[in-house]
Amino acid sequence: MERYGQKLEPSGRKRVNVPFRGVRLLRNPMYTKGTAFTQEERLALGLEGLLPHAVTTIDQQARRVYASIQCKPDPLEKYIGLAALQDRNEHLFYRVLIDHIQEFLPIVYTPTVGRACQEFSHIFRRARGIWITPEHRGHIAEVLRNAPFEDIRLIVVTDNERILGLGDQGVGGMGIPIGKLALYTAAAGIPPWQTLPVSLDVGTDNLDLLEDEFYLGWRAPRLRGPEYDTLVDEFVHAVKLCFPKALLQWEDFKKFNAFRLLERYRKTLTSFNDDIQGTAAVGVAALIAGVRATGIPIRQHRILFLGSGAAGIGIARLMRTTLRREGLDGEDLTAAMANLDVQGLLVEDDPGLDPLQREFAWPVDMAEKMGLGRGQKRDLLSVIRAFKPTMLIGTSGTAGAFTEEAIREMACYAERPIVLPMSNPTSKCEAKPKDVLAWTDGRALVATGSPFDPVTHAGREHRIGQSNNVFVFPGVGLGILVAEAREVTDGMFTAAARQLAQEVHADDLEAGSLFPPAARIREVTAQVAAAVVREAREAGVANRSLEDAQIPGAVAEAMWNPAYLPADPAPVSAAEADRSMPALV
Ligand SMILES: NC(=O)C1=CN([C@@H]2O[C@H](COP(=O)(O)OP(=O)(O)OC[C@H]3O[C@@H](n4cnc5c(N)ncnc54)[C@H](OP(=O)(O)O)[C@@H]3O)[C@@H](O)[C@H]2O)C=CC1
Ligand SMILES: CC(=O)C(=O)O
Ligand SMILES: [Mg+2]
Repeated sequence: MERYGQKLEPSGRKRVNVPFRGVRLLRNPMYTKGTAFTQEERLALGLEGLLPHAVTTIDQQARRVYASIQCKPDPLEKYIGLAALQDRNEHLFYRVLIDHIQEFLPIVYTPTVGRACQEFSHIFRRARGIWITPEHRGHIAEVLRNAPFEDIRLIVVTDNERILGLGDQGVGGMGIPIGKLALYTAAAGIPPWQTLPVSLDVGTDNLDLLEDEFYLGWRAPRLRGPEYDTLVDEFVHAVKLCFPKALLQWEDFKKFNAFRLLERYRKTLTSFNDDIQGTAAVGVAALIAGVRATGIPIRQHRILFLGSGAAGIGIARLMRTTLRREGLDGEDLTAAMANLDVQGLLVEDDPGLDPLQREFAWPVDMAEKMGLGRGQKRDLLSVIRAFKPTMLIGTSGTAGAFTEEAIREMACYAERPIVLPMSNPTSKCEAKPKDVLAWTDGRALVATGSPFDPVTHAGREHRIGQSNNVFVFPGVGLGILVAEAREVTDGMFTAAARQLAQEVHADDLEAGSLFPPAARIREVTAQVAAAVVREAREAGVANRSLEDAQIPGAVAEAMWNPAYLPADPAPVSAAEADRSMPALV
């Protein structure tokens, strides 16, 4: 493992020590500048004759690369183009991504990343991150030490079983940790050499993948039970050993493993589950911003959930905390939220409820009073008719689950219905924004998990906010690293939600959006991070105690900006030189 050679001069200027020469340097994605190496650097670093004569700036390179990616007609081709750029030159990749974040978010993230995961074994070019398979049991720490850099601060790990709403994607799930970490760097400025995507490739139950001749993963049914647990346990201990300063984000695990692993390790490893906790903050932020848009105080909202999995239960829990803080409790608190899953409204008389569903099930008498007793219909439409929600949240992974009848019914009671079809990718979205706006005469406030173009209804343009944890996890992660927090608390997600809601400006609300535009993500993330640093201090989990006035500076200083630094030759060891060659197909 290597340490990236960035150094600070006494003047405060940064330079970089380059431990490679010649072709090896040009092919090292973290150190190369391509045609931006100056003539002096070319001489000092053994690059003479290896580059065309002209010396360009990163801005010129970025414009050239942007033009070549922009003209690709298919989003997956753009994804492949950007991934190839990332593999060639990380500074340039992040320059282009940051400069065009609104345009490329749907490429490196949902929806296109979903397609890239599905096509992973067919479009594979070059490996990135670490794959852990059952054959690594007993020496997972050794495998982690093969990571390209040693000072890892941020790990995103998946076991690939619930990739967006696309289910088990086996080895292809790696696209998600790679995409999330690219956003950690683009939005939060976490240096790329401090990030590590990990796939726990424990097999797949996706028969199409198992039968695909090109499938690149561990070709076996999923490891389950004690064998799975033992592997995860060894992985967690190896992370603590190899990367003691790292924050770990659990991503896209299936419901029960998601909750189990979060609870099992949250006190022993600085970690959180993005689908449960990050998503929760997004839902609560929409509620808080929604108060300004609807004029209805928090405690008077009635919130309806369709889908009670990792995301739905996660949001419901943080909502309950939020409503409790507003003074609601007992029956009033229970009656403020209603949760549906595949079987319909969750009610305590259902013997098939799992413990997570039971946590939000209505008491039988409450359901009966609402005309939703045993034997009566408990589907979405019936529940909307009885419950009269002001806010509807979809995390069912089911396209079209918000039907016209259901949305029209909601619009009979709510002047400004808040409708969040949060399921990803776009093909799994519960309703299309243009339909929701048409069915509500343009009154709905719609925010979707995947991005949608603005909708014009009755001559008025509505901006569709993106209700996605991308507005939360980068800021939470950055805040935790800046505060050197020992533990990730639920309070941090409440703090993130409140801050995110504050970042929604009057003109966003005026345009019909409950979220800021993605173009502002870096500035929003810095504010969310600052709120998390404050919360870490208040909760007593920060190893680095910062006064309020110091926090914005500390956050800004921690955010890496992809600019080339002057390069100095550093001694090259033969072993390091060998390692600098990127893994080829
Ligand atoms: N916008 C964002 O930031 C985020 C969005 N998501 C999206 O949310 C979706 C769900 O994720 P997650 O909660 O982790 O997945 P889970 O599988 O844990 O939960 C989905 C739940 O919805 C239930 N369900 C399926 N179909 C219906 C239906 N027609 N009506 C009601 N309930 C239904 C499922 O039941 P069963 O298991 O029995 O099928 C399951 O309980 C995904 O599409 C994901 O991409 C997730 C995290 C963040
Ligand atoms: C956004 C996200 O984390 C998901 O859809 O799983
Ligand atoms: Mg996810």
